[in-house]
Amino acid sequence: MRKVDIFDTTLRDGEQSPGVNLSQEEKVEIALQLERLGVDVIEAGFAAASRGDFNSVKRVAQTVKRPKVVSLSRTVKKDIDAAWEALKDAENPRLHIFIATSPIHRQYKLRMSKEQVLDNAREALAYAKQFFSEIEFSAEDAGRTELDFLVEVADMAIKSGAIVLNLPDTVGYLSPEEYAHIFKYVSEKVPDIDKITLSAHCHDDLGMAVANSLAAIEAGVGQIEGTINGIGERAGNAAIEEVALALNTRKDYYSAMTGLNLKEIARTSRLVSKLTGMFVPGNKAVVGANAFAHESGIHQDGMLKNSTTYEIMRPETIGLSQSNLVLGKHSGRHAFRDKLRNMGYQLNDEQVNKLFERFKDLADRKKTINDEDLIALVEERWGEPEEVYSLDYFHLSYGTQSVPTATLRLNHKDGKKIEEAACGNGSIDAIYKAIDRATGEQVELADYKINSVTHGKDALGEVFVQLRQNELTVQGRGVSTDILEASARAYIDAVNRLIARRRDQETQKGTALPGQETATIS
Ligand SMILES: CC(=O)SCCNC(=O)CCNC(=O)[C@H](O)C(C)(C)COP(=O)(O)OP(=O)(O)OC[C@H]1O[C@@H](n2cnc3c(N)ncnc32)[C@H](O)[C@@H]1OP(=O)(O)O
Ligand SMILES: CC(C)C(=O)C(=O)O
Repeated sequence: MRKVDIFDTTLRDGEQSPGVNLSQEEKVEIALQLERLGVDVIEAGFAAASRGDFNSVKRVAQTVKRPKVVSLSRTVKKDIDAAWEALKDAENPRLHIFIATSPIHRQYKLRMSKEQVLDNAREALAYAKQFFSEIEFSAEDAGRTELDFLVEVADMAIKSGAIVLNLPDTVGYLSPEEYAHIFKYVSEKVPDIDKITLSAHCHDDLGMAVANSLAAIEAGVGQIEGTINGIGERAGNAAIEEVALALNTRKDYYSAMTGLNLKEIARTSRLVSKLTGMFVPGNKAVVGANAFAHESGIHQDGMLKNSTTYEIMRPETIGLSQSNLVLGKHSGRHAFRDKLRNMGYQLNDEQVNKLFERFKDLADRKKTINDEDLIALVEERWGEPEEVYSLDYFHLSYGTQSVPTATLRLNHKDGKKIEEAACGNGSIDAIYKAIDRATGEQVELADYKINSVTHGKDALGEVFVQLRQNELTVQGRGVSTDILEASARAYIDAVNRLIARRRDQETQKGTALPGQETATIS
């Protein structure tokens, strides 16, 4: 198994993401985490860019011990001087010096001929050698450079003392095959190339940064440059966590590995996201919130039977505690039962089936179902009396200029359907009057409370009511994303409890009147 070095440029190319500006303290915090992650090289910044960048590179250089610390530099003396000043205290300093080599960059940006580029780089490398024992040379926009000129550049860099040669796909233009071909071509044509380390640096403009990095590894490079979460200039850089997990998951194919402590990946990703303010999309490979989440019933069932059915890597590998079976409208009974069991509810099949129907109904209206939703659902049913009445539907007509009117239909346990309508001095009053008419119960509403049990705009609302009838007082509870529906459910729940209590009392007196509660049904 061949080891590939990881050159992390989150603090340099990553910070080139528009809108990202890390303070010195933040850079040091990320650098320390990168050290824990086990990266081989940390590019801490571009010392000549500003006083702030200089200080950050210096602080990182003074703080981290094991990884090499790098500053970027143009082939310009003042950049090299700034880099040396910032890095001279580092345990393992490295200079990363670059100049563009492609015809487009030579003509329009640098306004230099091939010879001028070569001379400029040669001179800068000779100057840098006085300070740095370790120099990486990058041929910026190597991906669009004439192959034979790239060979000349590589030869010059090696002869001038670079020990790492980076051939970046600066604008994310190449296909994996084309990128691999560049490394193979240069490797064949440049003498002494085996004495230095070849490095790949890919951008994600066409979404191929990771694929191109992996192709470069197959072509023999010894170092991969990238950033955490793939942040960076424009569409970003190769995401280090994706490269590392591809190598780890497909050892059989790549026969290469990184020295990363993979368990630190999730933590590093979270820290970089937090400090850069660059949100990680849910569907992002490896570190997105959904990378180990399963919502559909068939997948969840497979996962419960054996995780390899739908996961090619384990969340524990990157430092997460477990996969996440997310309950939603695509979930099935297996996952639902498993979730309730894990939450400590011992329910029989009939109870699970009954709850599952309510759950599906709720899931149709709510994006995600969390633990609080489930507790609310289960506890609504808990200790539930026999359901004499249940809500079939209700309709409410309401406006600031009209009298609220509720029309509703209740199902009776005997299979009858009872439809009623009533006006009230408010929506809930109208609903409750219509329920009174449908059930024929004479009750007094002694208390009404409303609570939000979950969070967000689609939170579940919970309504408690207390009904009084003669000497009997009962509570009822209803839960729904719609507060009027929760109110109706709570009231009907209380009526069912009232009927059950009355029957219990009669049973105790030995004078049960079976079916008494249905006497009012027309
Ligand atoms: C592919 C990459 O990611 S490369 C790194 C990109 N990162 C950055 O640019 C961030 C830091 N940069 C900066 O802070 C500034 O650009 C500085 C301090 C480096 C330079 O600032 P300025 O002197 O104001 O120049 P400016 O940025 O406008 O233009 C860049 C100059 O560098 C030249 N240049 C670019 N690359 C090189 C190079 N490798 N060697 C020599 N000169 C170079 C350009 O041709 C241009 O020169 P010109 O002024 O003669 O036309
Ligand atoms: C400086 C070089 C390595 C770079 O960032 C690029 O080419 O994208």
